[in-house]
Amino acid sequence: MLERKRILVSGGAGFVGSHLVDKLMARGHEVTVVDNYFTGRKANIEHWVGHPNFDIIRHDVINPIMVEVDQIYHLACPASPPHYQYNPIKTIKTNTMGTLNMLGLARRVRARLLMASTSEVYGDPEMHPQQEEYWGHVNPIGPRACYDEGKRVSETMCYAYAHQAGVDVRVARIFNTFGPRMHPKDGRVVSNFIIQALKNEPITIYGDGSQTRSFQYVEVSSLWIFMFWTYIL
Ligand SMILES: O=c1ccn([C@@H]2O[C@H](COP(=O)(O)OP(=O)(O)O[C@H]3OC[C@@H](O)[C@H](O)[C@H]3O)[C@@H](O)[C@H]2O)c(=O)[nH]1
Repeated sequence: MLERKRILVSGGAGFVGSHLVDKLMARGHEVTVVDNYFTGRKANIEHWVGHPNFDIIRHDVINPIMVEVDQIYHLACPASPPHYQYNPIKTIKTNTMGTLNMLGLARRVRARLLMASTSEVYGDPEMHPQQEEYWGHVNPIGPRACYDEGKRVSETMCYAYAHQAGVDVRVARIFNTFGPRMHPKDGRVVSNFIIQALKNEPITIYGDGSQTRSFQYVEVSSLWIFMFWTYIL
């Protein structure tokens, strides 16, 4: 087994976060989930409740938090367009104050931090597929700005903390995700299409249908969870 680490996962009750929690728990780490349950669900992580290596704190990252950890995975933020557009000011706060709080914590406790960024930092891109070197084509006052500009400044903050304060950071630009535990009302295209097909309803294609996306399947086998609990008990 790898060296055991104390790991904070913000947004750990969310769709992507909870799969990450499963992986970290299965590797034997001590995991603390911080989530305000805006889009995250307790059901996504309830299989770990009672495990000695597992903790949940109901907390909104726009407020500071103090915990002793070795690593931080900062995933807290609604990712689906209808969810992050529901309260754009809150989305901006999450991506500015929330990321600053996580980076401040990382600096204080000398933890490595990974920030979940997004393909939306490329905005409405003029090149396909997008290379990491591409700087994007973003409308700063468009309906997506709260999220895409929010994530862009989150990335900026990560690298400012890295260069100025020596914080060890990683940024992952995650594209359009789908998989088990996705909320049926997530509102993104894959779950919308699947649910419409299951209900025998018309498929809603926005615009002229010529848009393209890169999709990413997210899952940790539930076998891992079963095997680990069996080993512990
Ligand atoms: O029912 C639908 C839903 C969506 N769409 C279209 O399908 C495309 C994908 O839309 P989605 O709602 O799934 O989400 P987007 O790809 O725009 O953004 C999402 O995925 C990328 C992530 O980085 C972002 O966090 C997330 O916002 C868009 O062009 C949208 O207009 C439909 O045609 N019908």
